[in-house]
Amino acid sequence: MIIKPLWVRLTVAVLLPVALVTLTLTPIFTSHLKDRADGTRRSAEALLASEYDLLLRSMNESFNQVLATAEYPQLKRFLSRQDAAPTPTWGLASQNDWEQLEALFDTLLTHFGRYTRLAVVDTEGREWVATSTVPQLSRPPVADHGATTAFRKAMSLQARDLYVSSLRLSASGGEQAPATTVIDIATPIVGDTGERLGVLLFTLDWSRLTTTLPHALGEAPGEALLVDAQGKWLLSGTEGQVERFGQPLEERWDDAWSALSARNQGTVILEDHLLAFRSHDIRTQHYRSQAGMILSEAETQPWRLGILMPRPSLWGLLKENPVQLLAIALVYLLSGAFGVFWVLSNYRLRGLRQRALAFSREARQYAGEVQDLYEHAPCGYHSLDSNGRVIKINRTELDWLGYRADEVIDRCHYRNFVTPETRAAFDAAFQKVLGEGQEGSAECELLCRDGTRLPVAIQGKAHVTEEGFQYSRAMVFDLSERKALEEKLKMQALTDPLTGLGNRRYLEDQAVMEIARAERSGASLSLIAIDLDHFKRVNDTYGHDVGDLVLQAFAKLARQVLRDGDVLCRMGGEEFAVLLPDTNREQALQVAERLREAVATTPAKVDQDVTEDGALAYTTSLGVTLVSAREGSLKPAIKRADQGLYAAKEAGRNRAHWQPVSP
Ligand SMILES: Nc1nc2c(ncn2[C@@H]2O[C@H](COP(=O)(O)OP(=O)(O)OP(=O)(O)O)[C@@H](O)[C@H]2O)c(=O)[nH]1
Repeated sequence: MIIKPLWVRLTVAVLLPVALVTLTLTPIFTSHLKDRADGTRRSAEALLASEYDLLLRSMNESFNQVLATAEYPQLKRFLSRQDAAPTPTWGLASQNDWEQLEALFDTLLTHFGRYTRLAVVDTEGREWVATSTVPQLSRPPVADHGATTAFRKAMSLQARDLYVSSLRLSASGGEQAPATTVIDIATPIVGDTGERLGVLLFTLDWSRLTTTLPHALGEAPGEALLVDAQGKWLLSGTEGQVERFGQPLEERWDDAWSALSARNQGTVILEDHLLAFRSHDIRTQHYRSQAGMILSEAETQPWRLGILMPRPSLWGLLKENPVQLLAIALVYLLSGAFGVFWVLSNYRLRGLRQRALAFSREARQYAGEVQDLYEHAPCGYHSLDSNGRVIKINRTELDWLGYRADEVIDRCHYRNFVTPETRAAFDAAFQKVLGEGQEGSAECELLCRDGTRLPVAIQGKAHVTEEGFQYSRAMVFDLSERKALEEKLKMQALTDPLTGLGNRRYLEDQAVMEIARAERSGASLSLIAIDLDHFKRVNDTYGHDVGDLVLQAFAKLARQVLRDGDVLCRMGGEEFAVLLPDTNREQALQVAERLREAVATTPAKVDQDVTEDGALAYTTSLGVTLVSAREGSLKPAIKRADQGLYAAKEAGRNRAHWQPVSP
């Protein structure tokens, strides 16, 4: 497993919960946002419908008011009188009609409040009755309409037809608003017989009309936009919009204009707004009015009405509810904090686990080493229960004994491995271990599977707890090397290095046993003292080395002549002795004679440069005696044998002499 750095894990631990929270919250907020968007769309479309209806109704009302006024009989009569006269007259009847018409127009102007001017124009373009919200206008005839577009267009229309001008800026009646937007509505006044009497002209205060629309009243959220076919801004009357009047929408909001100009109606989503729109052509869509035909400038129609609503955003949603925003921030914070906490605690736990693993590894290694040391120690280890049964034993000791662990553990009593000769020492030591001293040691011999015996030293110690004796532990040391060394040293101490024969001490040791045996059996025990004749001469003549060869040759020869049970040893120098068990006087003398003769007839082998034939003849003198069991030691017999030897020397050498035991 690749262990990543802590900072990487921390980053993942923060990002992962944050991503999970985001994944969880996203569908919720998306759904919420979609609901809100649908709501906004419905609101925009509802507002659009409301604006559209109100605008249409207001326009149609105005159209109907113009048409209804044009049908007013008194108006027709007044104009008929003016037309009938060759020159305009201002008689009493006309004056009366005029005043009534003025009163009527005043009433219309103030009652409806949406017009800035009402005027009656005769066929010559002369204005006869006029009422205006602009007080400085002069009384009739005040103006010549002959050249105005509205007059000319209306004069060309049939009864109940209308001319609607494009929107324009006009002087306002109010002091605070120096300019306002107006629209002229004109219709021909036709007499009862169908003759054309004049034109009725109403100037509609457009800005006043638009201020009654819902968006201007602040009844609904959103912004309304109204442009003509050229994309010129038509709304005015609210703050900041007079300046905008006539400006191209494209300059300010090109994507809105693109959407409006592409279709007659619909809903589009702009960058951060939603736009619901529809178009209206007053020339063709005036079915709710009494007008026959409506004439208007082609370039101004149709109007395009739109409602702009801010498009709901996620941030906007969150901002609406600070508690919700706080809760979400808290969820993110907690999830991130949880991730960090999880990583840090995991990191710490991993560290602890690694340390524990390292400890465990070390402990296992240490235990293995201890076990290895136990099993293969240079000494034996075993543990016994209170009955002396083996409950644990190491490989070294098993190898010594030649058994497998399963053959021994819980099956054998250790004392059965101890030789009967040394078992008592083992038992005594084990009892000490079981006793108050809790320690015991013994030198024993173990009986191995192959029958060999292994000398060992056992040092045992009790393992005692509060509950008392549990088991004994013992170290077992192999003493075979030490014993062999001791034996070797002992042998060296008893052996003559030149001839390999036993020395005087060896003879004395052997004599103790042989005397005891002879005493027990009653058999005779003889001793022969042997001395090489004129040995000094050999040394002096041929050298010390040749003398040694002669001594070794004698030892070899004597071994051949003597029985296995005879004890031949070198007493020192050129003196030897033989202890002859079960040998009486005659037999001893025969052995001495045989020995003497063998030496006399068997020269020692030496180098060719010593003697011509490589042989050196020599002789021996022997003193023979019996070893008396009564004497308790060999010393008296040695003394007697030496006396016999001296006698043989005295007698001429190369002979054996019997030396009897003194009575
Ligand atoms: N080469 C050799 N000579 C030894 C050894 N031990 C003793 N000798 C010699 O043996 C000789 C013994 O001489 P003596 O005691 O005078 O006796 P001998 O010459 O044998 O004369 P007799 O015993 O009277 O026949 C001495 O010269 C010793 O030096 C030995 O281990 N090696």
